[in-house]
Amino acid sequence: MLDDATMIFRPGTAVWVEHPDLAWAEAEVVSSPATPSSPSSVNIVLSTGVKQTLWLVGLANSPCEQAVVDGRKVLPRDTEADLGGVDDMTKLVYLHEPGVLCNLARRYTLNEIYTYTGRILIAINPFAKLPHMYDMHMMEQYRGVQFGELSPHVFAVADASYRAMVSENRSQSILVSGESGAGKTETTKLIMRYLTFVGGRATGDIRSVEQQVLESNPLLEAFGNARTVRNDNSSRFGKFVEIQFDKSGRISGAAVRTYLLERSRVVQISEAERNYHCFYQLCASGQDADKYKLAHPRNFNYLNQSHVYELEGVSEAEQYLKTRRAMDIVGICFSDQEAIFRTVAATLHLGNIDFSPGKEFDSSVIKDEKCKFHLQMAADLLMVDASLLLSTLCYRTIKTPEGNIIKAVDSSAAIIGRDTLAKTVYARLFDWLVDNINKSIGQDMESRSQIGVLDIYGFECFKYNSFEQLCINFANEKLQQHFNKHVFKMEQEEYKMEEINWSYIEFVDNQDILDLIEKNLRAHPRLEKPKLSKTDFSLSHFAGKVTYQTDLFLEKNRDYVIAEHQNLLSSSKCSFLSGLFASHQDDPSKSSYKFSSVASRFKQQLQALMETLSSTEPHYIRCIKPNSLNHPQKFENGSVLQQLRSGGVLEAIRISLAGYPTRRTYSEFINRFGLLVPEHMDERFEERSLTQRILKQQNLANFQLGRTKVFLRAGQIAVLDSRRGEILDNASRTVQGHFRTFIARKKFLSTMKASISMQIYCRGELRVISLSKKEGVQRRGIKPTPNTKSLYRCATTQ
Ligand SMILES: Nc1ncnc2c1ncn2[C@@H]1O[C@H](COP(=O)(O)OP(=O)(O)OP(=O)(O)O)[C@@H](O)[C@H]1O
Repeated sequence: MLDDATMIFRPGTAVWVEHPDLAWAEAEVVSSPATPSSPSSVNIVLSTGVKQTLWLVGLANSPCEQAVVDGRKVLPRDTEADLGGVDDMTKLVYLHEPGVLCNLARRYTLNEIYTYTGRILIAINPFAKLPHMYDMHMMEQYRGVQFGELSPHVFAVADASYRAMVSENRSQSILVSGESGAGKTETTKLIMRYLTFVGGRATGDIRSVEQQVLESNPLLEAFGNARTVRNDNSSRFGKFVEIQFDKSGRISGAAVRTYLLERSRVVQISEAERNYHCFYQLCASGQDADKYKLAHPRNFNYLNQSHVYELEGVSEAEQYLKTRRAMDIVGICFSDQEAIFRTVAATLHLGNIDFSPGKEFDSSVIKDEKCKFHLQMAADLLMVDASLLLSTLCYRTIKTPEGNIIKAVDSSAAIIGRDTLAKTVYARLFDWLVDNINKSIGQDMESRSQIGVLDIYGFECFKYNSFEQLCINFANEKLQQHFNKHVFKMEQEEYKMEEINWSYIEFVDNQDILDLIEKNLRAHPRLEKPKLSKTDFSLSHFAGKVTYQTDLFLEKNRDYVIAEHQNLLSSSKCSFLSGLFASHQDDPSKSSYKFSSVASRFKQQLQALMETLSSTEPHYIRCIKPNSLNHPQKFENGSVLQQLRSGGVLEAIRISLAGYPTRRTYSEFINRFGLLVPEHMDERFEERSLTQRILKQQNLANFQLGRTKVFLRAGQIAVLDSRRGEILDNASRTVQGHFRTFIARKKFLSTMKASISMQIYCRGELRVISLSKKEGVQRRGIKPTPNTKSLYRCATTQ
């Protein structure tokens, strides 16, 4: 008897073959297994008919069209799959990597950017405006409709969470993840728009809670978003927005929590990137820019390190007005708004204060007149004493048991101090904005349930991975664990509903890597130390291996405020600014530095987030960036696959594969596989028992029969399909045989009929000619025609 693998690789079977460029390519099996000595190898031919490099068996990889490939890199392909794709991956006949990828690509071509994988929504960035997808009409359409009834959509997820919250009185969370530029922020905004649509009071008041919730977005974007090489409007912080609802399901409050703002961007930007949007907006603000002695961004060190000042299709002056309007709506008073922009302007002037070496060893002085102007401007705007600002930058106080020692610092240390001051001020400003948004919108202490929307950076793996990547990837591991637990639970729920045995499903847990990071373990199978580097280390994360460079770890982990900086800023005559630093006065630390660690703060924040999330019912949205050029209608298989892996979609599929990935209602199953038992199809069959009979007859075990569906283990559907293919092949051969016989017979009969008619005619004609000759007379009216003449010639020469 043939084994399962042989069945799948039957000659002529449609397959996917793993491919170095396309990830997976369509192919057909030519023969298999190639030799008894290598049963895992399969001879395939690519369906495209184009030569491609494949993973060959026993040969160097080279471009070819037909090849013997490793059987492990070949998977069955459904030739009957709908060209438009399916809206839920669980409907795929083959739930495997190439099946998922091909389905997404097919849908993306048709601008169907949303697809479900069970309850997970996959959203592929269209990189094109699709206004009809998000208008009022669309929101009306999704309102109150059962999840899964309409096409997949972000509104469907938002609606499902809202309805679950109202009906079950249970808090919900929507976790939006994906790599930079994948569309997380846009998706989050759409969710918030939908929730304010269903949960708003429709008062038309521009300062209503829901308007404030919505306007918090442009405000946070102005101060926390920047252009990066991957996204013109990249959020440089993580965000969890909690929208609170009252008993009647109306929005009654909201709270925003933010995570890990990228501080270094304030003072350092890479080529082709920009600083935070608010700097450029203020420079383009006209009167306000003049008031703060600002000019074109190229004049400021913190902005001119890259030469990108403008964003395509964006007017900074208009954006400035929008930010101001958002501040009004969110409830930031005019004087605070003035103080905020004064601080932003001061930061730019601060960045232009340069130093040169002083007369004394290891000392520094302000460089030139221009720098003096900027020093004065920065001091005026910060409302601090200019000489105190200068001495803060050029000197450091060292506390010793014998008393304070004031020490000059060299010019490079003064520049580092200046940048640290700018970063500290900006970070505090950002935190203030978040606090103020929260205060202004207000928390509803009476709120019974909330919907939290998490917009957080996805898994990162670059050429150079530093401390930020470790924090981000740690957060992703935490979220992945939460995700795995949830997907596992959902699987169990479906099995329970169908009353089938689920006890053996394996739970994929990543606790080991969390332990490795959290407990700082020295030896672990997931930890590697490259031989050539003393400072690097690699971690095998759930989404792949990442090598971290630790050179700047310590520095980046220090969450310090230099005491002198604090003294300076708390002495500001601007109550807004001194207020930002008020709680940090009187640092009892003996050193001039107050150390606290970014990692420990982040860990605490993450812990709080995980606690919140575990008290809610989660909904997942995985955003995918289809190509690195941000172009519409371009789908790069390799990169999408990588994101599906990092986003845990493939992990969810793996969990599903560990159980029963293929589920079919009994009637669907009989429709497809009834032909395997034609002898039973005539009777009045009972679907469930016929399904069981088919599976048993095909020697398949370990399947489960649920209440309404049959549950098959991974690979069983391929075996059934292969047998079905065989029967259909035989049947088609028989049909072809009969048809060919029929055609041949029909042809033969008609030829025979024609030749008989011809013979009759010829004989008649010949008879006429011979009679005419015999009689020696040509009867009138019976003249040999050209036809009869030639027939006669023909007949007489034969
Ligand atoms: N649903 C959508 N429809 C149209 N365009 C979209 C959609 N989602 C994203 N985009 C486009 O992609 C760009 C990047 O999206 P977004 O800023 O949401 O990415 P992100 O995942 O939040 O990135 P980052 O992590 O860098 O903040 C948007 O500015 C927008 O042009």
